[in-house]
Amino acid sequence: MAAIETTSLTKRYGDSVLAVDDLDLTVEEGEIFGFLGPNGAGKSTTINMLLDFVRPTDGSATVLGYDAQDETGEIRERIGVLPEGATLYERLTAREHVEWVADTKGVDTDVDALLERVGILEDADRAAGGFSKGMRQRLGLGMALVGDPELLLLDEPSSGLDPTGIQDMRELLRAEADSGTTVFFSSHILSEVEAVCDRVGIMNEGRLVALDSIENLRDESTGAATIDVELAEAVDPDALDVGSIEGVQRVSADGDTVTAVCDEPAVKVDVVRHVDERAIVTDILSTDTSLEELFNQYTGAESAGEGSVAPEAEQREQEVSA
Ligand SMILES: Nc1ncnc2c1ncn2[C@@H]1O[C@H](COP(=O)(O)OP(=O)(O)OP(=O)(O)O)[C@@H](O)[C@H]1O
Repeated sequence: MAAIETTSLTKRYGDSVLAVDDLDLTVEEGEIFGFLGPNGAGKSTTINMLLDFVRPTDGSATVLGYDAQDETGEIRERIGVLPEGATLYERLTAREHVEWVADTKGVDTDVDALLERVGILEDADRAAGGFSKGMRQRLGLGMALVGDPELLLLDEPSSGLDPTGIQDMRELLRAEADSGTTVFFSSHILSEVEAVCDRVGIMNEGRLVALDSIENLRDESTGAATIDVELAEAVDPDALDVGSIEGVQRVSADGDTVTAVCDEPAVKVDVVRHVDERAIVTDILSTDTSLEELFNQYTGAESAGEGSVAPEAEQREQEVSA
């Protein structure tokens, strides 16, 4: 049984906004699935339809085998949810929030252990009204974990978290998956998705434009690769004639560093050999298609940063000694 299955799932807002367009998506049990896309791509609308917060215009969805519209009670008992911008009760303490969810779900829970897991045990008895954004997010996650759910549905779980918080979140999601929980989460933070996900789906303008592991998506992408070759001294790049190498798209030079953009990673080796025969190479920096570029290829964003690509999206860089 699939953890999540959508069939031609569609949501229109009025006549002009097609928020989710004919979405067919299957998330298998036990997967960590990253749901990516720029602002307005339709991620939250999809999650909201899975939770029956929003009714589809067309199509259907099942969650853990139950119909997302007709069997919401069965679904709620079995899943943990962190909605976008989780709403908290300002006067209730962290502990009271967790107890409230446990009561609603009709389960016993070790509140202290749970708050410890999400890193806010020290603040267990403080009212949530005074919580920082990161603390709110941690509490929201704690609430989602109540009752050891079979499926976690998390909308932007890292939102508001500092780097330590993001790291904690990754470890927690991995631990959950290791214990058999399916994790489905949306994110703008591509490096975060890469670090934890088995597969990703990339949404753009309501449509699923890619669905695969990041590794496979990388292989399928244009594979452009860049290499920086550092030389012992500045050399006229025309004299090196790097542009004549088959598969080199562009060459530029900055002081003692020559940069070549290649059609595919294998061409970088030819560049190094070629330059090494004509000058003294002191260092090499190789860059594969970054996740950010990959994302942009699928969503049509023109430059890094556009379409809410997170600034911390990592470049995959590899130092290779000369
Ligand atoms: N209640 C609503 N009424 C009208 N339009 C809506 C409503 N909710 C969402 N939309 C529109 O639907 C589209 C998809 O929005 P959605 O919030 O699902 O995207 P998203 O991928 O979650 O974006 P973000 O990353 O910014 O949260 C957008 O064009 C948005 O303006």
